[in-house]
Amino acid sequence: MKIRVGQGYDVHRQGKGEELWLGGIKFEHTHGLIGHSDADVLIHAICDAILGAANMRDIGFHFADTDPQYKGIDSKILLKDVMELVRKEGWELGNIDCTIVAEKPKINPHIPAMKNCLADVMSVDEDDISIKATTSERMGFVGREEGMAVHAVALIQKA
Ligand SMILES: Nc1ccn([C@@H]2O[C@H](COP(=O)(O)O)[C@@H](O)[C@H]2O)c(=O)n1
Ligand SMILES: C[C@@]1(CO)OP(=O)(O)OP(=O)(O)OC[C@H]1O
Repeated sequence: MKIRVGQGYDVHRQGKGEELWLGGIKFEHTHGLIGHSDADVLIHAICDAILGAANMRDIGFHFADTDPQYKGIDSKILLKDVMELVRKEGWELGNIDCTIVAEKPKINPHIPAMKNCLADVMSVDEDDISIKATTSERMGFVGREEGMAVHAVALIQKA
């Protein structure tokens, strides 16, 4: 049995009136995230952690942020594609653990819905997906609500 660990990190800028998508779920919040895609920063960090674990580059390598076909794309589609890419190489997910760094809104009430959505998209057990949140204690770009960041780690395995 081969086991690999990967790490992912992503940041997106916040903007007034933008949609806020996190973990495949749409949040009601005054300031959403800006990106070439739907800017789901949680899904992007998860994609990078899984691709990194498989030593298969990163999300921007597979889905260029200059390619018009990804303009406004639902990041759940990208995550599904990433799972397909690594499964083709014989990898299966062990577990993922993520930390959302956001000053607002409160993430905790939405964690069960995000886990349920991601488990469905990735075809894995909800129990293998952990999502946590922290503020930046009002410091730095997150603290000023200029952006949100996500750290993720993924463990994958193959026979
Ligand atoms: N956007 C957020 C940030 C934090 N939480 C939860 O609150 C706890 C306390 O936050 P600190 O930044 O003071 O550590 C944190 O442990 C999370 O449970 C949240 O739900 N949404
Ligand atoms: C998701 C992609 C898709 O073009 O674009 P963005 O939404 O800009 O996100 P980012 O994490 O900056 O780059 C990765 C790209 O693959």
